[in-house]
Amino acid sequence: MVAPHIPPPCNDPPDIALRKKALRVQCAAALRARDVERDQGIIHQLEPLLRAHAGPIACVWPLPHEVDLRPLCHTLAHTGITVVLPQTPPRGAPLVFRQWHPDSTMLAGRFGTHYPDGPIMEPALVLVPLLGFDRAGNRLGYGGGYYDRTLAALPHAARIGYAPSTQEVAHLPCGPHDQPLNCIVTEKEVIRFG
Ligand SMILES: Nc1nc2c(c(=O)[nH]1)N(C=O)[C@@H](CNc1ccc(C(=O)N[C@@H](CCC(=O)O)C(=O)O)cc1)CN2
Ligand SMILES: Nc1ncnc2c1ncn2[C@@H]1O[C@H](COP(=O)(O)OP(=O)(O)OP(=O)(O)O)[C@@H](O)[C@H]1O
Repeated sequence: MVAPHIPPPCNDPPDIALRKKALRVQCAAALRARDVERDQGIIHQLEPLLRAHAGPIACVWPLPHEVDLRPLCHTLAHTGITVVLPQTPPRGAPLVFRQWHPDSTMLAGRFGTHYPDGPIMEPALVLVPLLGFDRAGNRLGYGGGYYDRTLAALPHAARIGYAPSTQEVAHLPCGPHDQPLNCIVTEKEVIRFG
């Protein structure tokens, strides 16, 4: 007899996983179709929020089509703020953060990501790239669960999501491991939670 397939308890329930998958396709199309000229508005909204924080800030090195935070990395580093960037481990493990300087060597990592060759460092604030979001603060990523695992392992770190306003959807399904954000920043506004 063939044993019934029972999903491991750590995964999203199948209905939620399916709905997230469909929304990822929709959100990826919206991201590609956006006007990238407006992306710099996200950095303008982020800068004052980040200056109010002490400790290393985890930025994001962009994948193709994503919002490009590299100018923000440079601005932060030049104002004396420690910038760290994620290294993507095998699926199932949280992200590792490594210190970045404007002259850091960037190494090729998993899924087309890049990370600096600097020392490992824990961030006090994590910028979270959002493929999709809703007004309740639910987020959608590429489905690796990397940021959920990472934020669960850093309960005291501030977490700020960012995305173009085109990535807002009416309602995102919420899984058992989805981590709350302090706020979501778009080029238009800062949406605060809790
Ligand atoms: N710039 C950036 N870095 C990041 C993330 C991110 O979303 N953006 N991550 C956030 O967790 C982590 C990497 N996670 C990822 C997990 C899965 C895929 C992935 O499956 N990519 C597909 C293509 C996805 C698409 O373009 O629709 C692939 O490689 O086939 C990519 C990144 C850490 N670094
Ligand atoms: N802390 C965790 N422990 C165990 N499983 C987890 C954890 N966090 C997320 N997962 C699982 O990983 C899978 C992918 O998660 P999800 O769909 O939320 O990814 P995502 O948020 O879109 O991607 P990312 O976090 O990489 O941007 C889901 O099945 C989810 O339940």
